[in-house]
Amino acid sequence: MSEATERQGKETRAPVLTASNVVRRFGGLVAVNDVSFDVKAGEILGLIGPNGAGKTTMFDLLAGSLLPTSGDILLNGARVSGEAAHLRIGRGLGRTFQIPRPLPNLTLIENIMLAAQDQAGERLLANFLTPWRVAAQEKAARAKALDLLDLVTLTHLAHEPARVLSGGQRKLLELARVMMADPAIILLDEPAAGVNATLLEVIIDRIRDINARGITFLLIEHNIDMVTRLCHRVLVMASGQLLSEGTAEEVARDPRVIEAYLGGSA
Ligand SMILES: Nc1ncnc2c1ncn2[C@@H]1O[C@H](COP(=O)(O)OP(=O)(O)OP(=O)(O)O)[C@@H](O)[C@H]1O
Repeated sequence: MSEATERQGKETRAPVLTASNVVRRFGGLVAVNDVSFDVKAGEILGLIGPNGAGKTTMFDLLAGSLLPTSGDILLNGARVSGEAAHLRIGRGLGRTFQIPRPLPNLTLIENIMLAAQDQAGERLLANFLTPWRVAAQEKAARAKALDLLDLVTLTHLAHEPARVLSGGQRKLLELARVMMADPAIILLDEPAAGVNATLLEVIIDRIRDINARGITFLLIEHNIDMVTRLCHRVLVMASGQLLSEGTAEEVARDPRVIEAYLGGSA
């Protein structure tokens, strides 16, 4: 399939996540100013912009760690604007952080298993009434965690404490942790930040692989090379507003984008 045909196919798909006229104020500052966009099923969408453009605030609004001053967020067609972050995870939204903080003394496997949703073992009564089910679920969760560690190329460290990981390996562990909850869409916050060149190639490769399994991505990234290589489409924010939208090549040619980066309009 040609790149253009593939892109066209993605454009006709239903949105997984929608921001509709979203505004977020912090006192007198409008950090996100009337922003609307769709993230379509199966795409890798990039969100770029100069420092202070409002990208992280937009992520916080989409994930539910901040609530919008006005406007709507829709997840798989359901209005979730006022819903807490953990409920959005249950609806298929995963999020990684710019600086992942795994529990340092737990092993990689244990860190990933903590992310398993709805484990019967967490319900006290179930432990007494159906211990065999709890044991079976735990076994399944462990097997799934091992599969995910394999997916992110960290199998050899499965039983090591997370504190031994480099910054790039922490990003890979974070990806596996998010995958444990079977997300439909993953918001990635600066996956390339602080990662060495070799591990960056692994991360790019793993994101492509996970996307090929049908999982949608929205990523904030300052590394334009990574954005150009990975993203089917790119949104550019500056001063809280959506400035431009298109392929990485198209937005790079947009005079408003050039001005925002060079002129430091944010
Ligand atoms: N909790 C807050 N209280 C007050 N102002 C905030 C808060 N969070 C963000 N801001 C302000 O909102 C604006 C947008 O910040 P935001 O962190 O969303 O930008 P960004 O595009 O993610 O920047 P960067 O690329 O540097 O991470 C900035 O002016 C910032 O100072």
